[in-house]
Amino acid sequence: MSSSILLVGSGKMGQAMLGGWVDTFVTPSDVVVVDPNVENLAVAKALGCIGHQSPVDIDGSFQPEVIVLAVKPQMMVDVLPTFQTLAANGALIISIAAGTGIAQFETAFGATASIIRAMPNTPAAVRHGMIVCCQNGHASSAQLEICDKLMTAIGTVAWIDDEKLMDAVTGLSGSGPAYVFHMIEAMAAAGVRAGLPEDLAETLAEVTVAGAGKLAIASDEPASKLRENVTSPNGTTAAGLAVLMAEDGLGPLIEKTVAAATKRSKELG
Ligand SMILES: NC(=O)C1=CN([C@@H]2O[C@H](COP(=O)(O)OP(=O)(O)OC[C@H]3O[C@@H](n4cnc5c(N)ncnc54)[C@H](O)[C@@H]3O)[C@@H](O)[C@H]2O)C=CC1
Ligand SMILES: O=C(O)[C@@H]1CCC=N1
Repeated sequence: MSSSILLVGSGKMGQAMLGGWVDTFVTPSDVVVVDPNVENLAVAKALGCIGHQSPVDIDGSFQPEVIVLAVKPQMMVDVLPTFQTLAANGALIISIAAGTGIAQFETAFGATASIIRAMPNTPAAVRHGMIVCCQNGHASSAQLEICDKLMTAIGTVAWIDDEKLMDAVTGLSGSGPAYVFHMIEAMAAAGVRAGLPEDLAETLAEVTVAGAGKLAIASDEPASKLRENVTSPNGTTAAGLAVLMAEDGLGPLIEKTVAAATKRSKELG
């Protein structure tokens, strides 16, 4: 890829995206990474990217085509002004920050700046992320294509028109891996309580969740049908599901979980 990328923030999500990009079509030396955290910056440098602790250290001739903002939402107010000059050549701005609305970036970079708000998730680190993107209408078709290519390198991409949906996206797929990891933790702990050795219980929980996810994606059947396929009449699964699908079971709990995360995303905005 000939595009030059400026990645602002090389933390958990920044590193996850960077790994996918350089594994696929992005030349590491085309990426400049800014992060004051020396350890996180070292991860980017180890991949072959150019790293700086501050934007003032960036070579004056560097003109990024894409600026990816991967810092905490609470930091945006302080961080954005320091990148205004680097964005002045019409760079595409992509923010992955939860809650932070496109309007905040238009305020910082100009009302006609090309802004994309994207919500990835950490499975991007193994190129199985879910990334939902939403744009402000000023990005050119070439810029939309660059964003789509960058995000496709780290997972499955969906575009939405209504920015208001980004909070629910964040509550479902952005935060979702944590819910699934907790499910793995809970299943493994339950296996141990049922008498399994810890290592075996962890493997069973991880492989079962990963396998069910793969089957759900590969199959044309809805998840409800795949669930029924596991469930023999009066068998073990029916006994387990009677607990999980009870009135106060997983459904209402997940509904409350996603609603709480969605609400928090709105608050961060
Ligand atoms: N962790 C996740 O699963 C997801 C996170 N996000 C979003 O990604 C963003 C980053 O989150 P994480 O990677 O989890 O956080 P993190 O704390 O791991 O990474 C943030 C990085 O920003 C760096 N940073 C702080 N001030 C900076 C500055 N002035 N200039 C450049 N870098 C600076 C920090 O040193 C750190 O390395 C957040 O806005 C979050 O909402 C979005 C989707 C998923
Ligand atoms: O917890 C957070 O706020 C971020 C956004 C989505 C996942 N992690």
